[in-house]
Amino acid sequence: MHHNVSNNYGNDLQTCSDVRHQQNMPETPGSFADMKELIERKMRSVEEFIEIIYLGKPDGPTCHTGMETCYYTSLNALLPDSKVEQNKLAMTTLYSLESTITQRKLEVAETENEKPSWTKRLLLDNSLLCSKIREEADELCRTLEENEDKSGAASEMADVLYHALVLLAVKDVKVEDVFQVLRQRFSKSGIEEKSSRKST
Ligand SMILES: N=c1c2ncn([C@@H]3O[C@H](COP(=O)(O)OP(=O)(O)OP(=O)(O)O)[C@@H](O)[C@H]3O)c2ncn1[C@@H]1O[C@H](COP(=O)(O)O)[C@@H](O)[C@H]1O
Repeated sequence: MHHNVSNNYGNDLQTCSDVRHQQNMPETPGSFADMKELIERKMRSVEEFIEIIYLGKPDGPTCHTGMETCYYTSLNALLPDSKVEQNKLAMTTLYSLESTITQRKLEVAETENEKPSWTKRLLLDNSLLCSKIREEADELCRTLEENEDKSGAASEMADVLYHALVLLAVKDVKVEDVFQVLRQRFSKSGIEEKSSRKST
């Protein structure tokens, strides 16, 4: 029997259970099966194998190596160098912008030497912030509808990202929290996810 464990990292890498299967090792208690909460246990037939997918909150290490997760190999290790550099740059850019916005949030309380700042204006005015996010999203759509060039789309997306990051700062949500949600969705198609919502 083939087991597959999907954890909240959602990466599509070989799991401990795959290894156990290939090496004819038995499943042991205390491996992935120990979970605080089993969110979902799904079985499906994949060619001649039965695949069991567990979605849960692990209670301790889930990997037979003692690591928190089987997915301790960074995805970057499997990617060509150029792709790794691209990933790092994207992360650095977003985290750096998040850090500037957080700094502005701290500065909002300071009244001395107040420098003009668009971010501060947004942080202090939810209705301005929301109207800018809607406006920027609309402008992004128009780059498609009106067949604008790539640079226009990139520039409008930058506006959407920046304004959305300010909203996250107001809500005290970290960009990492958003990435985590995205990672959890790696293993599921959007169509599948939507139909599972209807059945609940
Ligand atoms: N990334 C941005 C960023 N993107 C857009 N904006 C501002 O958002 C405002 C609205 O942008 P728009 O281009 O939509 O302006 P608009 O008046 O609607 O013009 P149109 O689109 O209608 O032509 C402008 O004042 C822009 O300068 C930004 N303001 C700040 N940042 C980042 O935040 C940092 C801190 O900025 P301050 O808070 O101003 O110090 C900056 O160093 C940047 O890194």
